[in-house]
Amino acid sequence: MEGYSINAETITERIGYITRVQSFSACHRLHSKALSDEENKKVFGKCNNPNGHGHNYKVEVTVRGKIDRRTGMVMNLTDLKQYIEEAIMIPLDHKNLDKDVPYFVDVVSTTENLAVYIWDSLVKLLPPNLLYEIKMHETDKNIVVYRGE
Ligand SMILES: Nc1nc2c(c(=O)[nH]1)N=C([C@H](O)[C@H](O)COP(=O)(O)OP(=O)(O)OP(=O)(O)O)CN2
Ligand SMILES: [Zn+2]
Repeated sequence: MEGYSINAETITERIGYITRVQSFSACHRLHSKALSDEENKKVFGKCNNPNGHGHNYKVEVTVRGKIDRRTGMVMNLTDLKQYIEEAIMIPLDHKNLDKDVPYFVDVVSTTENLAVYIWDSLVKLLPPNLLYEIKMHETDKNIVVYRGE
């Protein structure tokens, strides 16, 4: 097209968002040590069942950053996959969250708190300022977003 040219040197910096999805299975019981047994039953209902229940969680991990001109990537998704393995799969998959994960001994294993746990684990592994969002699907209908605030 006349008068229209793309010069790689003059293109402004582009910001991209990339997401990797990971599923894992775990069981838990919603129970707060800050509440009485009666209050726990009232607040958490069937999710306070003493023997727990399970979920097939789906997590969407999104990173945000400059699209590197040389590589064309915000970051290599293969590296993100490795960080997810370390921060999510090894500690959480096929686990009883309340008994197997020390973090949840005193923290209620809601999906909000799981998202915070995953954020705190991933942010330590990823290059600085890249992690943007953790989106947790506890069920098809229950979805939680955490952005590190
Ligand atoms: N704010 C939150 N509320 C609830 C959480 C949570 O993590 N954060 N979690 C639960 C339970 O863990 C529970 O397992 C949710 O199950 P349920 O309500 O059965 O799930 P659905 O709504 O998808 O199922 P339907 O019965 O088909 O509607 C509860 N609250
Ligand atoms: Zn649950």
